[in-house]
Amino acid sequence: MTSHLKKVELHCHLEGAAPPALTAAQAQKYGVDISAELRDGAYVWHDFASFLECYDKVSEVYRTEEDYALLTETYLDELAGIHTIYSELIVSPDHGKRIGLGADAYIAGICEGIRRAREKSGIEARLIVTGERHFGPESVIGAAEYAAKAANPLITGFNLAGEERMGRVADYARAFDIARDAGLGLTIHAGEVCGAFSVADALDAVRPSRIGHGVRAIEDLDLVKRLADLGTVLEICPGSNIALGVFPDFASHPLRRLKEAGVGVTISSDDPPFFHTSLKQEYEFAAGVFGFSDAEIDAMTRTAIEAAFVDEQTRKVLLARL
Ligand SMILES: Nc1ncnc2[nH]cnc12
Ligand SMILES: [Zn+2]
Repeated sequence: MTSHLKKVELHCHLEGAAPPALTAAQAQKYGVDISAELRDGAYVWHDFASFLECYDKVSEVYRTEEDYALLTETYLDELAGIHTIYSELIVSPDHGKRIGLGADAYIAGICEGIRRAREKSGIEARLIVTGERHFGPESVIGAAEYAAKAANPLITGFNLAGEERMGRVADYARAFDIARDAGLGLTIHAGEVCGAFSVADALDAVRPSRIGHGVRAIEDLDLVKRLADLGTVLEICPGSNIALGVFPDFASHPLRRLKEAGVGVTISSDDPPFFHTSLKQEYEFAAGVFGFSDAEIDAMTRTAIEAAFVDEQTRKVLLARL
């Protein structure tokens, strides 16, 4: 049982956290036929590419500032209900532009959701702006420029998500240079769909303090040592990895091996309802399936706070709350 443990989440895509029932209501509100993507209360996809398509379609039914405030508040309330003290949400201002809402209104809605949730439970949250690899380097540079210029105290990080098989990390390095120069924390999806080379690419081209997933680094033990030596923290999402077939089962998942090799590991849910999981479930996996003790799980949560994209005063408060 992990219900008594304080929790932190560093890796959750906001639209990927959309509860199916809320998405169904939104689709009805806007007269959007979502029956191919949402059936019997579950999102429908069959591989990584179709997951990304389903994700983009689901995102289309969140259209206004208030839609985003509600989505954010709903997810953070759920997290607060399981003793989560801190959450980083991966957000796409590009998506705000694509649906005609505009990036500023998209972010304003999300910030309002954070404000409402925080008022109720005290949950702290920050935003990681992401570029989507499958929309190409120019769009990712646009996302980085937006994040760099936003001067929004809740936007504290930059990420690259989407189709990992499209291009190489170096094609996106300029976007990370812009984000780094603006003082944003850097993390990047790698070693999820592609092998260890993608993690090495990420270290070489981006020098991030964290990597989203990174689990396929296990295919190269020299690289695992490099991650441990650099102190690069992995945002590991076991339920997502199993759902997407990155590993066939929990027995072959490398979470424990990475931790024992000295790599900083943390636990997150990625896109919880898409992968039939939740942050609560991921903590339960850590205890039940991976066999970690409460002290070991608390140590991972501490690692997450140490690696969080927050100012030092907030980090101190979070560490004290843990
Ligand atoms: N698991 C994932 N990998 C890459 N891009 C994503 N976008 C949303 N979820 C993702
Ligand atoms: Zn992700």
